Parts: sequence; C-alpha cells; structure tokens
Amino acid sequence: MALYFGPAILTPKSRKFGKLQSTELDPNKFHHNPLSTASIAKSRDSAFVYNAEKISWSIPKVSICVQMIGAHQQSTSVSVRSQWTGLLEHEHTPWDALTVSNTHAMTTSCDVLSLTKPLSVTNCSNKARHTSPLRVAYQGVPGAYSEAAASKAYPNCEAVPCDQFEAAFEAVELWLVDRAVLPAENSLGGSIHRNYDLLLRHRLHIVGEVQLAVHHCLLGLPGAKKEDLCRVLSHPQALAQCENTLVKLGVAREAVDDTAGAAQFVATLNHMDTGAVASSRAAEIYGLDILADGIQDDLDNVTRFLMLAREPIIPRNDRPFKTSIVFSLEEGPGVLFKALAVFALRNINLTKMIPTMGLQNTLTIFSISILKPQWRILEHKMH
Ligand SMILES: O=C(O)C(=O)C[C@]1(C(=O)O)C=C[C@@H](O)C=C1
Repeated sequence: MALYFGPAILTPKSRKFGKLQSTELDPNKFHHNPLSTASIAKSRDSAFVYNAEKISWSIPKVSICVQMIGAHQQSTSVSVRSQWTGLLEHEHTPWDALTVSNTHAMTTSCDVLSLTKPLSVTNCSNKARHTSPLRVAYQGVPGAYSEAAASKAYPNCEAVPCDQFEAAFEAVELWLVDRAVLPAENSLGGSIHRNYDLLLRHRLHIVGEVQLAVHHCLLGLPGAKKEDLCRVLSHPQALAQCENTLVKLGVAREAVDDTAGAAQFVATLNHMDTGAVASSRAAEIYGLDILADGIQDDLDNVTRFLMLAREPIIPRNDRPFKTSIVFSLEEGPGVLFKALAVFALRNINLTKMIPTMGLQNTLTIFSISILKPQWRILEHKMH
C-alpha cells in the first residue's frame, strides 16, 4: 500500500506529466483564447525542476511510503510567447522577475546593459509582488462558473482561461500563472474525477477551497423561445444538474467543455433552435437571451472548487484544517479494511472517500477529512 498525504496532494514520480491532449482554438473564431495544453507544451523548455523528497516507514504488515514534493527552484524563463494566448504577452510581473532568464544568458552580445541583472532585495519585497494581481487559471472561457469561483477565491485576481483542466495544472507548474481554481465536486453531480486524477499526476498542492452556488439559465439567441429549442449544449455536469428541466423540454443534450463555451458557440452558430445551459453572466457576455432562469434540479446547487498552488500551506495547530490523503492499495482480501483501520484506530474522522482506479490494478482512494492538522498526527504515531 502506498500512502500519499499532506495538506497537499503528493505526486508519485512515475506519474509526472500526463499526456498532452490539446485542441487548439482558432484565435480568429473566439473572442477569448484560453490557455491550452499546446501553448504550455511549447514552453516546456522553461519548466521548473522540482525536488522530490522520499520518506518511508512501515507499520505491521502494511508498508507505507510518503513522497513529498519539496522546494522548487532553478527556473529558466517564463517569458514564453505564444500565438494562442494573450496571457503570455503580458509584461513581466515582479513575480516573473524572480526567475532567471537563460535567454539572456545565451546572448553573446557585448551589450552589458541588456544582460540579466542579479536579483536584489527589491525584487523580493512584498511591495513589488503586490503591484500586479494574482493570476489564477480556471477551465473554460469568460462567463464560466469556474471564472466566478476564481474571483471568489482570490478577489481582484486576473482570471486566466484554460481550455482543459490539465492546461490549468500545467500553467501553475510552469509559473505562467500563480494559482488554479478547479471544480472538485457538485452537490447534485458528485465528484469530478478528472481533477482528482490530475491531482495525482501533477505536483500542485491544495491550499484552500471555495464553494459556489450554481444558478443555471437556459440561453438562446435573441428572440428564440424555449419551446422551439431542439438541442441544448453545456458542460456535462451542468446538463446533469438540469436533467429534469431538459427532459421536460424534450431537447437533445450535447456536452461541451464548459457552460460559457456553450453560450459562445450558440452565439456563433446563430441557430434559433440551439440553446445553452450557462450563467446569466455568460448571457450578457455573448449577447444571448435568458429563456428560463434557475433551471437546476435543486435550488441549492453548489460546486466545491479547489484552490491549487505550487507551494503547500503549513497547517497550524489553532484551527481545523481539511487534509486530503490519497493512497493506493494492491488487490487482496481486506486491504481496504486494513487501510481504514489506520485512521479509525487513531480516531481520525474521514469525511469523504473517492475510489478511483489507479495504475496497474491498484485502487486509489482519496480521503478527505476535517480535523486538526492530521498529517502531523499520522506522522508522529506511525513512526
Ligand atoms: O462549465 C463551467 O462553467 C464550469 O465552470 C465547470 C463546472 C463543473 O465542472 O462542474 C463548474 C460548475 C458547475 O457545476 C458546472 C460546470
């Protein structure tokens, strides 16, 4: 059994970097070009090198291995330019200035003034850091609920659209943005397994969470009527959350990457019989009419989003922290029972378990608990 724990999700080395699957967006077709895994792949040369520290110990019959992702340093440059996203064309922020550009180092020119300057204390001061907003990646296009969640988690942030969840993970890892805010579960639709899987494959830490009340609208072209709709597009979670309304309407449902993307598509397609399930803000942005309001099956429809960062937070002793643990079990009689006993015997309260299929026939389980800094308790008792 391998156990990965912490206030962060820790990543087995073997699963570094999932496959890059990208659908490039045509910059001329869309108003907003989200950051895509392709644009990030282009900047792979400037990736950071992370150091992994491995600690292991054993308890009777079950060996436990904890792999902690440690400090990151040794950057090359974040001054990557891309044809797909405006994000990368921004001026360097003071945060960027903390990285060392090797493009300059490779220049053989004798123009001494153009060479990279050594870091000074002013580069590192909080004042410098606060002159530009925090850049927060989310999946979708402007008007997506994830964008609202990013702003709720980090007020006044610069929300950066990404075409896929994976692109958001990589954008943080490559220092293109500072944080990512991604959905983890919905009160109606359940867990968003893709993001739990990506947490395993990537090296980010959960540093907080935010809950967003999701209020869905049925959108159509100006002048359209809901009775005339033949098909409705949206994110699969959103379609599932509005199942009753959509079944009553008798429309065909089509899944797309995000709710606001669906609204954007309806506006571009210009077909009166095609609608979208999305937010009222998406209606405003893409010039659509709200044909029905509050169409989710449950009025208290809430999605929980995770706030992800490169650095972990250090849990304090003075208040409860939610700790996420992921461990994988090899097949065998009673392995889950034995694993759960580890927590039960230490009086640790598990609030949620999410079983997923891991690699090589292992069952991977995310357990999320609320207690005092539990990982310290685990560490002390198990040594
Ligand atoms: O499509 C969006 O607008 C999103 O932000 C994604 C998402 C999700 O993945 O669950 C977020 C909140 C709602 O639950 C519906 C969709």
